[in-house]
Amino acid sequence: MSNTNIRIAVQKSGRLSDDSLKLFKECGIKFESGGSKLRSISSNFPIEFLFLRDDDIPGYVEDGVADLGVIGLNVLEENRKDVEIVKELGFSKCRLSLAIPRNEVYTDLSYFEGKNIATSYPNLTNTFLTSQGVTAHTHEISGSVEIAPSIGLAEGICDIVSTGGTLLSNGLKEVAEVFKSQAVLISNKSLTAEKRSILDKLTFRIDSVQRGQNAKYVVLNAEEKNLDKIMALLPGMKSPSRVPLAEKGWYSLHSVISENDFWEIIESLREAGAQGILVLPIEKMIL
Ligand SMILES: Nc1ncnc2c1ncn2[C@@H]1O[C@H](COP(=O)(O)OP(=O)(O)OP(=O)(O)O)[C@@H](O)[C@H]1O
Ligand SMILES: O=P(O)(O)OC[C@H]1O[C@H](OP(=O)(O)OP(=O)(O)O)[C@H](O)[C@@H]1O
Ligand SMILES: [Mg+2]
Repeated sequence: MSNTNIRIAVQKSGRLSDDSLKLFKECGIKFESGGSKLRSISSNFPIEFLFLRDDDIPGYVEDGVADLGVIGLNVLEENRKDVEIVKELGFSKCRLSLAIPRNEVYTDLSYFEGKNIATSYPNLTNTFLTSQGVTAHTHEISGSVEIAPSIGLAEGICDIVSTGGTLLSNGLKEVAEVFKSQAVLISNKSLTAEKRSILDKLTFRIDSVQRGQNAKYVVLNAEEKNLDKIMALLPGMKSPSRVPLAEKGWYSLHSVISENDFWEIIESLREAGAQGILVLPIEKMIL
């Protein structure tokens, strides 16, 4: 058997790291993490983890120092590295937004014409403003961007927003969204055939975990006279399973419902006469 490992760079500590580690663990990959260890080889999957600052990850993947990486789309697009985006990972969702002091009157993007904007994302900010016909001056700073207007460094900022709590506590208001982001899995563009086949195995596992996260397993009881109506509401992976109960004229139905449609379907099921509805999480879903 070959002893080739695929090498993946993940953030050592920060907003991406916990969910990245959780995802690979849910994929059944065993490895050590935490503490001062910056490299770790899995004991049951051909993968080596490198724990790095997130800013360095796209460059390492472009150069082939790492084969794969987990990175925020915002950092990837800001740095414009030549790598392949393998898939969206659905965590670390946030947006890059323009914000100004709360008591300023904002009309539209022309507000920023000729103004100074503090940001860690000058490329994304300038590309957006230019596309909107606005010319502003970006002032690049590497962190604590929200402080800039109150210390006279800039009139506005362009920074990451999630709940909006940081803007609020620094007397700012969000006025325009520049870029939507989430964590993505990236890959070097010239993987060997052997590494590509390891990547295929990895994405197969990630897909199964993600499908499970986006679905619920539903079990319910239905009287025979309501069966057709209820079964029409249940999609299932092929079609719902139907098992007769000990009580004559009653059935147990088993099915899988997408997280997005969940509440709407549950309400319709109750209206159609479904009883004893159980909803269970799905760990993995393999098609
Ligand atoms: N508040 C947030 N909510 C959700 N996702 C976020 C949030 N803040 C940042 N992110 C996402 O997580 C990524 C990493 O954010 P983090 O704040 O950990 O970066 P950092 O301080 O530059 O880390 P490092 O020390 O590795 O350089 C961001 O590029 C963004 O994609
Ligand atoms: O809208 P909110 O939910 O308040 O999140 C936004 C904040 O989160 C990030 O900083 P983080 O807390 O990761 O600290 P950092 O300065 O170390 O990046 C980002 O830079 C914002 O400051
Ligand atoms: Mg960083």
